[in-house]
Amino acid sequence: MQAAIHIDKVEKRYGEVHALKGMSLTVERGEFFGLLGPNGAGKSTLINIIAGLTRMDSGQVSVLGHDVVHDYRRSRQHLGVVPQELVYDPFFTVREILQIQAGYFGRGKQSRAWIDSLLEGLKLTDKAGANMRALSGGMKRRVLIAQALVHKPEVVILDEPTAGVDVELRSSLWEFVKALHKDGHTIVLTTHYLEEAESLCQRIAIMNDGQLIALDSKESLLARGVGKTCTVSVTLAQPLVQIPEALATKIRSVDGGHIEFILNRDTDTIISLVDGLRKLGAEIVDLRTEDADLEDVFMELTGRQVS
Ligand SMILES: Nc1ncnc2c1ncn2[C@@H]1O[C@H](COP(=O)(O)OP(=O)(O)OP(=O)(O)O)[C@@H](O)[C@H]1O
Repeated sequence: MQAAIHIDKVEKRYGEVHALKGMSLTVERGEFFGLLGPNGAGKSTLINIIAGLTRMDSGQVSVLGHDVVHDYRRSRQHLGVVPQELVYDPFFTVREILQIQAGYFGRGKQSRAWIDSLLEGLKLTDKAGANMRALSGGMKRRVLIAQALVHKPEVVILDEPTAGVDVELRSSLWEFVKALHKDGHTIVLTTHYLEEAESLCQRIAIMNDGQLIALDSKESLLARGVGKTCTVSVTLAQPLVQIPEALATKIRSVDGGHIEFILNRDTDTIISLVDGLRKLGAEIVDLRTEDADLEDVFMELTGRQVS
């Protein structure tokens, strides 16, 4: 079976900036795939190369077996990309924009019913006649999603689709995307919201500095973090006056009497932490432990916060 997206040894430089350093990756058909990485990791460059918007210096990329350079039209026919930036033509209505886009892909009148169902699925029906410039940011984002899907592509890439979208809208967008996935579409998602990737994606690739630094199932990635660290939040009756070196090295954050410790599961125990605090005369009023989430795994792998 053809892979949904096959990326092989892709190199890209912008002058001095080496944006992609021999990037290789395969997304299988039907996957819900997460592509994560800090700002500047190269995610958008990679997506633009897959969409045929940016030229790679060397390497090879195909969508459902169609080379994105030599067989651009067919690869593009199978691909829908929701861009990160809100780029739109302010003079058209929502329905006009979707009809024009359908026309680009050789789908004229027969796309009317599909456009109606996209509008309905994205809760845009009552905005169909509205001018793009009159819509809120969240609504514009929904139109971009509809625009990317108007030619019924099998593979859908969403680049930060929920950036700047409020929580309520975000969850209805996810319901829509989940339904697409259930219908058999391959979904590739880039996001800064790790909890979204954690709850939606089956496999996750983590990029840093133009390279792939991890590619695994969500469970295995989480297990890597869980195996090494856990977070312990302690609330003390009084803030500590002085913290000895041995404890200070384990601290993630201090906010008055509330301290977060990161413990290494191989060498630290919660009991020894509690003992250490008691020896300092601290009265513990609350203690919570948390397993590592993707954010911890990400920090461990890249040494950086996500945004
Ligand atoms: N058109 C361009 N000209 C010059 N440099 C660029 C261009 N586009 C991207 N870059 C640089 O290439 C690197 C990768 O950028 P890219 O936008 O692909 O990263 P990203 O992972 O998508 O980041 P973000 O999460 O901020 O979108 C960065 O150092 C960026 O500054």
